[in-house]
Amino acid sequence: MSASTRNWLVMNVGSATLKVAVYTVDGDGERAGASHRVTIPLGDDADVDAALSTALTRLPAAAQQPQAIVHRVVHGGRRAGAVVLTPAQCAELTALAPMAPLHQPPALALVELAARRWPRARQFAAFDTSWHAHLAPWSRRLPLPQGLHTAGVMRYGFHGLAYQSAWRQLKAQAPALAHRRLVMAHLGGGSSLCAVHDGRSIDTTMGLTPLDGVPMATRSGSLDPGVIGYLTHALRMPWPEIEQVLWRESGLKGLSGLSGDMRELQADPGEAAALAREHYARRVAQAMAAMATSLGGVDAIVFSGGIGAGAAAVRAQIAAPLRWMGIELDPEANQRGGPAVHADHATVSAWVFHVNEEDELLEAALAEERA
Ligand SMILES: Nc1ncnc2c1ncn2[C@@H]1O[C@H](COP(=O)(O)OP(=O)(O)O)[C@@H](O)[C@H]1O
Ligand SMILES: CC(=O)OP(=O)(O)O
Ligand SMILES: [Mg+2]
Repeated sequence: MSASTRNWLVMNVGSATLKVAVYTVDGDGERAGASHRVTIPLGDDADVDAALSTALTRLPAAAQQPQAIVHRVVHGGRRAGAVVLTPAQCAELTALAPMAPLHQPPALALVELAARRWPRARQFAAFDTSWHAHLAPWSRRLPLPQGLHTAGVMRYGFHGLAYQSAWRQLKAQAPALAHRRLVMAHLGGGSSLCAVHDGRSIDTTMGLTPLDGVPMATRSGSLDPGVIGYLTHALRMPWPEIEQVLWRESGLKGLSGLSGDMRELQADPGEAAALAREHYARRVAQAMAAMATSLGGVDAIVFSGGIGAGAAAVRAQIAAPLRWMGIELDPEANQRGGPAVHADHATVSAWVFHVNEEDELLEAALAEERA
């Protein structure tokens, strides 16, 4: 290892998992050698301290001595790219935590943990929100009074690092197609869809927070806003209890009464699991049609995330009611997991990619370092 070679540690805390990766970067700021990545499932308590310790035991020794670290911080407000984590930046990102209560606190806890473990390492953050910098103005605006928009109550959108990774992989497979009209569906612990034209997000299902849009593992997704008032005033539920219900006890978990893990719902032969699977697939299918409408048509759809890339049966269930849109999967290709999964005669192609958000985090931080 030359004097200027550095170990970079990348941390990606999602709602269901902590992913940690280690890279070697040479003196020119280019990746050198292989990278290593581990995924640690997070329990309900999201104990990132324990998860990080476990991750470090499973990574090469280089991970114990990083010279630089980049964190996935889900909410970056309107920040366009990665930032160096100064105390002032950390304070600003902490102020955004109420807009991402499952993600921002554990990510910022990891920043503090890392600062204590590796006080000499430079720390960066990159954001899920940056990908959505070019949302159409009508999508950016929530249908609320202008004063609230001015106060920052607007659509930000999330899963940007995942969309960037899937888009990069589509571009490698089908360069011209990647610039056309795409509906991307990132379906994991959190799930969202994105309307993309010429590699730019113009609309997406998540909003001010990653609670909006389709139902998720434990999050409700979009809901009649009147439900909140009813829970508050008629059922006298205090806000922390409502927040707990909306973020942690709804979605697949609430629908099934069993689990928020799609793998468990797929293995369960009962009616409650079947209802949860159907509700989820229908809402995702509806959102695909909505995103296609935002684009005025669609040339390809893209699945990613733990469910989107891992569950052929869920992809089939989502695609089934969308034949009228020209979407049809090839059952064998879909079972194999792609990357191309459309039937020969489908007019809209369909793709499956395993995203690597860690590569995107590193790229964003290296770009910031060069700037
Ligand atoms: N093969 C699979 N089939 C169905 N669901 C899966 C599969 N693999 C992972 N999942 C689901 O995806 C979720 C994890 O998705 P992922 O995108 O990796 O995590 P995160 O949302 O934390 O980033 C888990 O909640 C799990 O239920
Ligand atoms: C933003 C979000 O919901 O992320 P994840 O799916 O990784 O929890
Ligand atoms: Mg994720």
